[in-house]
Amino acid sequence: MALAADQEPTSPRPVVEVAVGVLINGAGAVLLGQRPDGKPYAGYWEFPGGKVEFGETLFAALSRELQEEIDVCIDQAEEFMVLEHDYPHAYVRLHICLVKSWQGQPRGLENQALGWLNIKDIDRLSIAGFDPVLPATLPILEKLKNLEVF
Ligand SMILES: Nc1nc2c([nH]c(=O)n2[C@@H]2O[C@H](COP(=O)(O)OP(=O)(O)OP(=O)(O)O)[C@@H](O)[C@H]2O)c(=O)[nH]1
Ligand SMILES: [Mg+2]
Repeated sequence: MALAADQEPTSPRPVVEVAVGVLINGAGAVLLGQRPDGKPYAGYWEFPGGKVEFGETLFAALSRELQEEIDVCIDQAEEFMVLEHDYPHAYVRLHICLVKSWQGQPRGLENQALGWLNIKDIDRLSIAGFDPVLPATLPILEKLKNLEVF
């Protein structure tokens, strides 16, 4: 039996693969950036990173995005977690990597503010000046609370 138009199964939304980098410094702080004007969720804090391009490895995408956004060249990256989130503008799959070694001093190449958040202050985001944070970035911060950095 044919389905009525309003019962048709909806086609799955395309998944946008995203490479996200959590830079951790020697003081146990992680680098956040504020999304620039013109992007969805402008003004929200996030970890640097962006969409994986066709044919690119995760590491290549992460290296490129961090070079483009914060002007650093990463030496290594280790997988930390993968999570998916359904935004109104896109269904995203975030591949989050920890980065403990890089060359250069991070600076916002897209006119975005950058800031270091000590892992000890993750429960005080507002006081620390990192409010609001992207919805799908919150579970990353939650998991970072349990990280043994040193
Ligand atoms: N970079 C980054 N993206 C995140 C995080 N959390 C999160 O939900 N996203 C989502 O991942 C998606 C892609 O990230 P993006 O907007 O940085 O992509 P991009 O740098 O390639 O931007 P562009 O398309 O303007 O070139 C966005 O829908 C964004 O909302 C995060 O912590 N970091
Ligand atoms: Mg980006």
